[in-house]
Amino acid sequence: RNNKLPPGPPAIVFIAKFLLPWRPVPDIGSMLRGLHGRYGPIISIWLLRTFVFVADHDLTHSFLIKGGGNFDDRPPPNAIMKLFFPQGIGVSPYGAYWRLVRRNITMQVLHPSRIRLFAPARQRACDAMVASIRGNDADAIITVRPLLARCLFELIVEMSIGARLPREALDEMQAMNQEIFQAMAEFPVFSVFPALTMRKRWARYVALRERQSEVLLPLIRATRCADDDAPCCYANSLLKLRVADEGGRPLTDAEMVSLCSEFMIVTMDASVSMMEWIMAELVSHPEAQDKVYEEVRGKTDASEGEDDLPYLRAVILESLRLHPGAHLILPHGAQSDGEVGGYMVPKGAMINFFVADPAREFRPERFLDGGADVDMDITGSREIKMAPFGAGRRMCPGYMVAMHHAACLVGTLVREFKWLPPAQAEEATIVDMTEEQASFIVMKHRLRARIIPRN
Ligand code: HEM
Repeated sequence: RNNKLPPGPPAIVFIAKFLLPWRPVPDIGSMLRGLHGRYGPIISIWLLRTFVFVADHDLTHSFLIKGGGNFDDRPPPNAIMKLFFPQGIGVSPYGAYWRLVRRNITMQVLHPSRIRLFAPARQRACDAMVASIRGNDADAIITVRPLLARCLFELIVEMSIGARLPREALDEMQAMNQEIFQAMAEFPVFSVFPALTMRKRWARYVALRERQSEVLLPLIRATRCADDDAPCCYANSLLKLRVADEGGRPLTDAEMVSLCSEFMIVTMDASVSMMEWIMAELVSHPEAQDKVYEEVRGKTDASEGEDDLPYLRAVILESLRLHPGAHLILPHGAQSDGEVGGYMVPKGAMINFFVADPAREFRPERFLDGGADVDMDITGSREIKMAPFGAGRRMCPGYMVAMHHAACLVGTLVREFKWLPPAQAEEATIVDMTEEQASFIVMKHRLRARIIPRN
């Protein structure tokens, strides 16, 4: 039996170098690149439990695909995730509850046949986005992110509760979700007993959580569908779900609020960040934007997605390759001792996979006929070449809908407007692609672009 743990720095050195409380939150990307450069593609650090970091696609494949489910647990969530999404899919340990709620979202909301049902909602949200941009002067300078966020939020709300909300209700809910998202982003990584050590702030978060339930529960309960058996939106599928292992009980209010807000908040920001990066690449690469325009110019239906738009699909993949939502996918947990890459990974270890690609050249053609990655499989089942959505049983169940929405929204923006760098001044004509580590890797400086309406 091989008992050799992956190499790594002694805990004391790691703490002294990176985790001293008065140091700012570490830039995880450069910190890990440094450690991997020194110790190799798999490292371990013992900090009250074993933390394993993996920075190699083949090893990631060995864990997530060949590991046969042994590494598909989740470590316990931190305090803020536990407060806002205690029974969310993403934080649930591997087991019956996770299987139930994961199968439900996959079959009832994110399956291609269900995505198709929301075509009218997509069209409406895209039309509203275009109308709001047309309200600006020609040649205006637009901040792109809020437009994408509003459009996607309208769509996600309709997918969640099966209804359209009046503008004021949407505003209020979007502001509340933003506050929750902000709370997650600013929450110290290494906080202990936050209810005692940061009392005022924690009380604010608890009040926010209560407000979240007050707003969401009546909306969930009010969902009505034409067909009594088939759910018509995510909230309705949750109302109809029964937990077979627990005597067929319905979901509790807390479970429904957790699941619905996970759908509305965490997934929303990942998608908006992805689309902002795609637009930034298209502003920086006018020739790629022209090719996207050639593909989408004749299409008046915004709702169809990327199926017959190979170049736009390649642009989305290339942007995801260069700007995955995070340096690390969500942490996985080992359910029992296992051996990977010649090392022992003990039960309970927290395993982190580094998926950011340091390459910087934007070349969507790699995903088209004749390109090196034309056969790339984003699910990573055969081989992992990039893993912005993770891989294996815990892979993001929303990857198809995320790509579909990106194609609809970005396709619409390029079909209706030409997007140029914001200013005429020499030094300001280049888009600033500096990254910032928030909950996701976002653009440090919001993308601002000059628009010219197309005929
Ligand atoms: C660009 C947008 C998105 C990115 C980059 C992204 C990325 C990811 C990643 C890396 C994971 C962890 C995978 C793993 O642990 O192996 C994940 C999990 C998850 N994602 Fe996404 N995601 C996105 C959008 C969405 C959307 C739109 C939805 C749903 C509508 C969604 C729902 C989820 C859920 C429920 C999980 C937890 C899965 C589990 O633990 O079983 N995501 N996502």
